[in-house]
Amino acid sequence: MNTPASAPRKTSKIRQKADTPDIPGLAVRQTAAKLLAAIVEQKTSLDGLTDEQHGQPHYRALDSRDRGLVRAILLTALRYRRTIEALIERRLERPLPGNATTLSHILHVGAAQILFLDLPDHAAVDLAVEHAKHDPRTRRFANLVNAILRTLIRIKERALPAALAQTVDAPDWFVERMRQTYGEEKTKAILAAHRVEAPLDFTVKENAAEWAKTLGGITTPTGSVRVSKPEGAISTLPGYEEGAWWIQDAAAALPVRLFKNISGKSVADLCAAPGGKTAQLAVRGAEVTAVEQSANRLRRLQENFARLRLDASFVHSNLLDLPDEAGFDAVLLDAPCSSTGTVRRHPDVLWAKDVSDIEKLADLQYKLLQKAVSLVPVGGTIVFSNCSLDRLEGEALIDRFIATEKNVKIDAIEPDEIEGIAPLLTERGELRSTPADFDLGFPQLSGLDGFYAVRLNRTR
Ligand SMILES: C[S@@+](CC[C@H](N)C(=O)[O-])C[C@H]1O[C@@H](n2cnc3c(N)ncnc32)[C@H](O)[C@@H]1O
Repeated sequence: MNTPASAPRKTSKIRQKADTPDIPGLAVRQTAAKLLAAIVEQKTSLDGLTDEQHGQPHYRALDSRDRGLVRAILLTALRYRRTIEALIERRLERPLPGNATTLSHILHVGAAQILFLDLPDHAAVDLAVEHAKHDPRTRRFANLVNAILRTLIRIKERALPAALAQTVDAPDWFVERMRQTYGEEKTKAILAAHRVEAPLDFTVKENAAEWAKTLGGITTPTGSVRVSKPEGAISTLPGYEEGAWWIQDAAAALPVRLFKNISGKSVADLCAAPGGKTAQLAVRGAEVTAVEQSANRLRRLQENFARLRLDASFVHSNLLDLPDEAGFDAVLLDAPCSSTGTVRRHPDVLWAKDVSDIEKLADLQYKLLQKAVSLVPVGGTIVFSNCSLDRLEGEALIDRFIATEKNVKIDAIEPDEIEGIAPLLTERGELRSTPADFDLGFPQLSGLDGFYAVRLNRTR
């Protein structure tokens, strides 16, 4: 696995604790453990914690290489959390006490490096031991940390493949819900896909085949450009400056394509930022109104539109506050959701959310959809979508909505409407994708975000 360079070179600009020594590389491991605690204990999102402007202060104090290393450690520790846990637990004579969470995070950060990352094993152990010694909550366990991590180095070649085969890297609540919805086989395939980092998909304004060549990738069955691991920063890739493309998972590119002819029509994107779908609407010739309640995210959307040289009207508002008589020809509601479809890129999602979050989000989506319907005339189209794998935020939500509101009907997606979409359609013509879809031969080039989308027509 490629990771940022290991050699710890530079100390953090702010020290972790007054008594923390200047040991190269220690601040990175301490920050990784701190962020892991914030994700699994306080249910904070990894993206929020590692935001360049608003992220966790110790993280922001690191230089960019060290930040990259913290993210690599965390993505790995979360992607393989249960496998790491199983291998650590087997080395313990008795389970760690429930309040030994700091010790557990130090062990997970160390084990993630030893088991999965291309970093020197001895540095991972030494830094974990120093970390334990310099935290009063874990000082007395420094020898235990040393013993467990050294054992992992010794046994990993034999024990890791077995542990990966026996372990499911997801919390029980999620596995149970996936089994109920998708059955045993598909759930296995989804969980296997979650262990592979997602490829990078691009939506291009035109000439997908040409751009696939230029970017060194392929085109997906639905016409996105896909690259398994682009070289260098996104902003240095050909076409970035001129605004020829934007990053968007191939599944996320489908909801907008469900609108039939929108050229010259007024279309509102009601949950717009960062704007991948807004951009598609603009490229298809709609007069787009982009509604977004977060000022920061709206700013990002506007920056993206400037780079892409596209036009829209931007409205900073909670969509629930829009006047009902706004009168759009059509609306897209790409609603806030649990994001369980994006685990390949965001393995923190499963550890920072649970069923109660899904239930709350489904209720919010219901309210947002009520409002979305009120914004189009009778006969108008509403596309509802989100990146959740959970039925409660998809098929079941629409069942409940149609049965209760009685003002919309499903306008079924036809299998030949969009090239490559047929395998992703439900019996009643909704879009349902999962990371197990689009097996393109190589795991690094396969998969889709989990997405749900339905096209609705207002009937009264
Ligand atoms: C799933 S993201 C949308 C992604 C976007 N459609 C895209 O394709 O790039 C949901 C967005 O909706 C915004 N949002 C959530 N609730 C909202 C509301 N009540 N009114 C307006 N925007 C909202 C969030 O801030 C977030 O930016």
